[in-house]
Amino acid sequence: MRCPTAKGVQLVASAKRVKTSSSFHEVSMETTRLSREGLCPGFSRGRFHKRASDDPSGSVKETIEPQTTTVQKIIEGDVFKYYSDGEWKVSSSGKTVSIINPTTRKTQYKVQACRQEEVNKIVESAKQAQKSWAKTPLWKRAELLHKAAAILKEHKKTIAECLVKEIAKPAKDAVTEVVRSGDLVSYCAEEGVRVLGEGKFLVSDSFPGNERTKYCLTSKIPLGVVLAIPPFNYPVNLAVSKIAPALIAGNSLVLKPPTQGAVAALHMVHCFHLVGFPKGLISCVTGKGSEIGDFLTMHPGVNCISFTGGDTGIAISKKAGMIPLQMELGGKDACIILEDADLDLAASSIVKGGFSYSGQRCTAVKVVLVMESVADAIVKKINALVEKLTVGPPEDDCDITPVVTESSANFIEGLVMDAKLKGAKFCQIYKREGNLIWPLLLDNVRPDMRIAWEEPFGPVLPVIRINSVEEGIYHCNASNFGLQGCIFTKDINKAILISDAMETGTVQINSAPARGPDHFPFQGLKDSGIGSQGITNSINMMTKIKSTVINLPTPSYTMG
Ligand SMILES: NC(=O)C1=CN([C@@H]2O[C@H](COP(=O)(O)OP(=O)(O)OC[C@H]3O[C@@H](n4cnc5c(N)ncnc54)[C@H](OP(=O)(O)O)[C@@H]3O)[C@@H](O)[C@H]2O)C=CC1
Ligand SMILES: O=C(O)[C@H](O)COP(=O)(O)O
Repeated sequence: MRCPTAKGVQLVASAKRVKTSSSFHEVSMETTRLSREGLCPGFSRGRFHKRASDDPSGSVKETIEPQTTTVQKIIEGDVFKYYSDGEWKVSSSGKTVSIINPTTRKTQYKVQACRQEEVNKIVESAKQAQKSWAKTPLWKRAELLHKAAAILKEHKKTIAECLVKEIAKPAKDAVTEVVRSGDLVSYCAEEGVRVLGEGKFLVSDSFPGNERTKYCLTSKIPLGVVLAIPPFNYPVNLAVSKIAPALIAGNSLVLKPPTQGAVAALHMVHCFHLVGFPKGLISCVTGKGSEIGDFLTMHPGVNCISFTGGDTGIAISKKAGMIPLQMELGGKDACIILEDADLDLAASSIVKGGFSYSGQRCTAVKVVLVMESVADAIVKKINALVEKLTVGPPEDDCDITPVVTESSANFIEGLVMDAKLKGAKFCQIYKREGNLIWPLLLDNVRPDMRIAWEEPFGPVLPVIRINSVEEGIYHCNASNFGLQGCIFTKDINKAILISDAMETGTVQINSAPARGPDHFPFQGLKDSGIGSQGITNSINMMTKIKSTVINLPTPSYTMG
């Protein structure tokens, strides 16, 4: 079945209903790839919607809505719909936002530019849905998330194709992002039943002056409506890393995807839609962050914000009200190389860490601080590996692909030109075609150059030669960022001391910075963020402690 506006892929999903011993109905989606010729994202499918009822007992009353022949379209004409109250909708604004393909620099997709009234409706529905969702048994929430994970993985190719077109992510990495996201959702469901299944029990007589007359029981309760704002570089993975913890903890979730990556995110949301979560529990509002961002982040109905991105996060932190914030912002991750380092390992880690996805990762190696005595050797090794990097379109799975926007490419070029003017040594010829920038290592960078401090978010890596470890630590700590850092040395004692001295959320010893595995804590100091991510930390962050105190008329243990 072809979509009239076809430029892509269409999937057909058929649903089977299976009665299980637990009396819940399983929905098994079998997706069949029909056409790879167009980009039509409509999923023709049958499904059974299971809605949480408002039953005060809190159990999900399963309202089975067979829709065996329903064609659920997420596109109208050539514009993708937004998702509100369990339905795909066209904005009454009549306005759209174009998503520019970084490779072709032409409009690839269009999404709705949602209005403030539509945001109000979404937040109101999220508030209502959250009430019954919080009463849904934890094991049931986990079960639905496991289904979402499976459906997400089934749709990996469709979503990955959008990532290739919208953010020029190399084809293989795009698939990996979706699979990793499915794994994250499953792990979160598993972790949630453990973390949220436990509380504390305290007795009063451990505090001076108290008898054993009070028993305190604590549990974790949801916050309410969580607003998730991910960045362009992981529009799916950094969305589900917020969605899954929010949902397992009993919250509802409003997603504002990045403009570049919005369509991949809408497809991902559609996978959650297919699971049949209660109406309004998840929604997705599209539009430019600069236009609807403030309205969303300052909305009185929002009870928590989980944001990943750049300096915008600092502005949001200042404007948001008294609600919990999780902010993962920029980084200038330093790589300190000592004289005794395994230089082959260091060089390959630097190239992978600095140039994968063209350096557009907050955890990319963004400055190399190398001891002068081994600097020539490591630069030579890095250059040899840089030479092998393939440069070109993401469809060809090249290592270096066009950066996300023309303004980003211009910004990177500005840093390069500043370094040139101030005398940095160019290890390669600087080359740019459109948004495509060839990988570049800049040696002999000095602290007066912008590239020594600023985050290029592109395939340009500065090397600063240092004469002492202290000099390296000083440079690292003088940065306004404090996300991650790494040290290469064979001396583990020294590595630990340096790690303790580095003012960053994480230090990697003998490997490049990285967020994953996704259950590890992930946090930034200073301008790099507030709070900590990672599956367990995110679940905890999206809950609040509730205490119930049992007051006894007499101290316990007085009988008998
Ligand atoms: N620490 C981390 O984990 C990560 C940090 N980053 C950092 O993010 C930057 C690049 O990512 P990028 O996506 O461009 O970052 P931005 O901060 O520009 O955007 C991030 C998200 O915020 C939205 N947004 C923009 N303006 C507002 C606003 N006023 N209110 C609310 N939301 C808004 C964007 O939407 P829209 O696209 O519509 O503008 C997008 O969804 C780099 O500096 C990088 O270091 C990136 C990834 C991970
Ligand atoms: O936003 C980012 O860039 C990521 O959080 C980094 O994730 P990664 O280390 O898995 O690439």
